[in-house]
Amino acid sequence: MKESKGLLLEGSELNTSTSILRSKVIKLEQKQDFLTIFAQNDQYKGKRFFWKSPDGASVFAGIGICKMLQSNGMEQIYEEVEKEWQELLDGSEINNPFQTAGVGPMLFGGFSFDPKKTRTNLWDNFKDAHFYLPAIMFSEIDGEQYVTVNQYGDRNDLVEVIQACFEKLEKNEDTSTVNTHSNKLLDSKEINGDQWKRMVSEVVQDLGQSLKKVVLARESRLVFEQDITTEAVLENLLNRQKNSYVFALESGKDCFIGASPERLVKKAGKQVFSVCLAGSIARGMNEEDDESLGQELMNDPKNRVEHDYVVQMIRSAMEKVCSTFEIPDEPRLLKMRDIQHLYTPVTGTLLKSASVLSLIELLHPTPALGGYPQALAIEKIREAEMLDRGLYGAPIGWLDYRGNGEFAVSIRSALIQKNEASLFAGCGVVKDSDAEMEFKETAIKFKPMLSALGGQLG
Ligand SMILES: C=C(O[C@H]1C=CC=C(C(=O)O)[C@@H]1O)C(=O)O
Ligand SMILES: [Mg+2]
Repeated sequence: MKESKGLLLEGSELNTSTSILRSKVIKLEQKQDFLTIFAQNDQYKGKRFFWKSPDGASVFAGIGICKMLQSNGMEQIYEEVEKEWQELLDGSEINNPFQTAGVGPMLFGGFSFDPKKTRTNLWDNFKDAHFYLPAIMFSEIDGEQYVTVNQYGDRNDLVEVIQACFEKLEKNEDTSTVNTHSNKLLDSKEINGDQWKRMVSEVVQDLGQSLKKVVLARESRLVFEQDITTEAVLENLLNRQKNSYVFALESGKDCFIGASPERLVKKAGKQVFSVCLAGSIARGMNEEDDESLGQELMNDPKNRVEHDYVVQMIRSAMEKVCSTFEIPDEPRLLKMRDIQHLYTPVTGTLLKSASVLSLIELLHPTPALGGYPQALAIEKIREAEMLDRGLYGAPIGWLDYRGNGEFAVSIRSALIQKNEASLFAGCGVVKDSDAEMEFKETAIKFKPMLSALGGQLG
């Protein structure tokens, strides 16, 4: 209780004649498990998010919504979020004694892959720019834990929320509040499977001097016996997909969730980090087999070409905004639980200050999700792909009030809708692509979510 009292806004802090943002931060003395906190607050279902970076250096759990920043189909989607966020921060009163990035008021959310693509009702619960400032946010940064409370205008209903939240923590009941009972898979459908293969073959024919690579994605729809709980899936993802971004963004009755190995961009002060990730092969049955598959991938011209387009594009983006940057000449292998990839890390120092959102605009979609060159590839996807990608394959992540932030590319993801889920997976189609092989590659990419949802053992 001591801690929760420190978070309450009192007296003059609450005497608000104008609508402004007030935020307060405390440090948690006793270490808490954020997934448990997330699960304990299921009365806020639809208004929660969760995030963990691959190295575990940042973990966030957001409970409740203080302010939404959401919009559909705008030309200037990144600028609009930037502007609204600045307006919200202007005149705000932020009581935060800590200098750490990711502590204090912060937006969490994501963008649609392509706001210009015709929408279906699959993504009705998500906007093209879908962000919010949480009412209460738990952040763990490099092992230290903090709580930020955000209050807008004279809304005082947070008092109860904070109290309830801390009471549950203090009761310290059973910490394994995540209910991981198995949920039976009743049905699984590959959407437009054969048409998808035909489309891949047709797009291969279109590749040539101008259009060199197009990433094509597909959907698989699953039906389970019972409603799927976000926390149970998160727990599986956290246990199984170790070096991934694990994310969940709830909205209404839906939840967009995943475990992505791919960083789009991280900004810490003037430092920027990105990743080129493209080119894939299965994991082996044993160590020897795995090693030989890895070597096969490293030496495969089709996959190297597929990877190289990503390197070329990110390199030219870095040239525009960085004073110095480093991109190794050769990719290396990144081994995930179900798949291995060609991977090239990117680090740079910004020439002058640039916002996280402007860096997203510069990069998204890289040829790992769009194609090469970018504009032609997006056009081709818009025209040929029989899928509403929604938030799949797009930037998802956070930006704080000091301009730091980190966004993953939301692959290996699913949209949960009560007892059903849509899984998404894509692959880089280049001139040497074979439709059947690409279909198999996307099937491997469904695996992490399929297994986390309980659609398959292991
Ligand atoms: C588009 C996806 O993966 C991308 C990232 C890594 C490897 C890829 C590939 O080898 O095709 C894709 O470009 C996905 O997982 O849905
Ligand atoms: Mg591929």
